[in-house]
Amino acid sequence: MTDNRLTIEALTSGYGETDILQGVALTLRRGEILALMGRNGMGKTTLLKTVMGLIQTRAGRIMLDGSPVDGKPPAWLLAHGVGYAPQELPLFQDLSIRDNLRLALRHDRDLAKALQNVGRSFPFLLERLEQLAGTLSGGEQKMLILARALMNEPDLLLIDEISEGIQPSVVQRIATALKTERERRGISILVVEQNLDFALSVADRWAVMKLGQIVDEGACNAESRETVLKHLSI
Ligand SMILES: Nc1ncnc2c1ncn2[C@@H]1O[C@H](COP(=O)(O)OP(=O)(O)OP(=O)(O)O)[C@@H](O)[C@H]1O
Repeated sequence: MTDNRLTIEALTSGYGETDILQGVALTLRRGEILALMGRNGMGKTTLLKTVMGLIQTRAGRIMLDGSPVDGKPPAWLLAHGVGYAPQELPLFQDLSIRDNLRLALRHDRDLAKALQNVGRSFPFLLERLEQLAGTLSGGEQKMLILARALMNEPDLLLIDEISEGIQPSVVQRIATALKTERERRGISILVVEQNLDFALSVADRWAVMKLGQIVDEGACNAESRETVLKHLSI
């Protein structure tokens, strides 16, 4: 069996007549956290949406544990251990925290255990289960989005710019939650980020996307920040 939880080979996808992804190659090993960075509009969100089956693959392959999953619908991926925290706020603003979390589950009977799990990282959610999602602060909503993606205990988590617009202390809590999930369950995480410090603090490896292609990648170490910054500035 392959060590790669996710393998992306020569992937092309896009919108209408335009190919946004132009032959993306990327792997995510089991238990690894990979930070995918790049300037605005380079195709990072498009990549996550294509992996999630929300956008069709035009060429190339997406594999989970070595088996092709192109063409599988989002519900199939969610049922097979893939979690997704999208960039746009996907919460039901008029529903409570409890109901937003409950909607992530396939069976209500799993609710108590799942709440206990996400409560370990975000205890405030359990203390305020009846509060409407729309009345939470921006940072609290981001934590709810992440908690919702974790409800089914995915072993592959795709996260799109979770740190956008939130204060450093919340970013820190999210970083801790991700590292704890990885330590506890060996989960693989692909983090799309603009926040370089957050990304490099949680990830084992980084990759940079430019115009729909991965142009460079490496292990996170003392030189990563400078190397990635160079890519982001040109
Ligand atoms: N639904 C859509 N229809 C047409 N074009 C789209 C659509 N969604 C995104 N695009 C275009 O695809 C390109 C890549 O967008 P994408 O959101 O994947 O980039 P990104 O790297 O995630 O950017 P950001 O960091 O700003 O979120 C952009 O030029 C964008 O305008």
